[in-house]
Amino acid sequence: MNIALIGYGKMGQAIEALALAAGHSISHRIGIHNTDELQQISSATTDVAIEFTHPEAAYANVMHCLQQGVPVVCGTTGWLEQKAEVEAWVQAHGGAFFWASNFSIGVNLFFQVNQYLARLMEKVPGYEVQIEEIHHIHKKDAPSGTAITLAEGILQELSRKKGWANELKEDPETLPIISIREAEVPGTHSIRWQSATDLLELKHEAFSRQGFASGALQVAQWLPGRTGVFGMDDFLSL
Ligand SMILES: NC(=O)C1=CN([C@@H]2O[C@H](COP(=O)(O)OP(=O)(O)OC[C@H]3O[C@@H](n4cnc5c(N)ncnc54)[C@H](O)[C@@H]3O)[C@@H](O)[C@H]2O)C=CC1
Ligand SMILES: O=C(O)C1=N[C@H](C(=O)O)C[C@H](O)C1
Repeated sequence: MNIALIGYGKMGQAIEALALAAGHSISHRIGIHNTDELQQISSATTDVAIEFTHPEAAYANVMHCLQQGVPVVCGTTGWLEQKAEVEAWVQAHGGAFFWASNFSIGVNLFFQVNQYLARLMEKVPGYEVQIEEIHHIHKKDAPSGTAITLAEGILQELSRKKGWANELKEDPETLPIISIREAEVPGTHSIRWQSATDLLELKHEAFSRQGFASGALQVAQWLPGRTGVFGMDDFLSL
């Protein structure tokens, strides 16, 4: 396959290494210094685009590819409002758009366990819940996209919480997400359920970016030929 890498930073380069080792070609490598090259991406040059850039850049990058009939795998976090516009565009005009807050297979199993535990906790008052995410100091957005997905999973199941906030609040109806930025941590997420007598903790710790990159490449191999808006539950049939 010919793969366009939009965003050639930590993730773009990790995906490139895996893609070349798997026998794929890179049609374009686009970073902040050659954004003009985006205009050259078309279905003539590219079978699938993989977009890992910046919250402010993702919308335009993704829309260009979709308008050119190029399927897009996007992992950029922190642009949720505009993402909804992209999804509406695909529903109206066709194309293939895949987004995940986290492409690691382990994290997507963790999402399922998180939601299952929240469903049990709905029947057990007396446990307070909080999410903590720890990432490297270069990360642009907070809370992480993964932490937001975890919060959404809990909110779907737990009627005593009405929303989340990226701070510790006294309000018992708000689910706190604590964001910590530390050294070069690739991504650690914990959900803590605490009662007066005990603590129940779920934790996922990425050891490197390999899991994210491998998941994104697997999805890029799966997406061409499909039409619609997809996420990891579709890919993994969860
Ligand atoms: N969904 C997932 O599994 C994962 C998502 N991410 C997300 O992916 C994004 C990128 O992460 P990293 O690669 O670690 O960041 P990075 O900062 O290492 O790389 C971002 C790259 O995007 C480029 N860029 C910025 N604006 C651009 C534009 N307008 N057009 C083209 N390129 C542009 C920069 O030059 C840079 O090379 C972040 O939003 C991060 O949260 C990161 C890891 C996993
Ligand atoms: O910026 C990162 O590095 C990561 N971003 C994603 C997120 O916001 O959840 C996924 C992963 O945790 C790494």
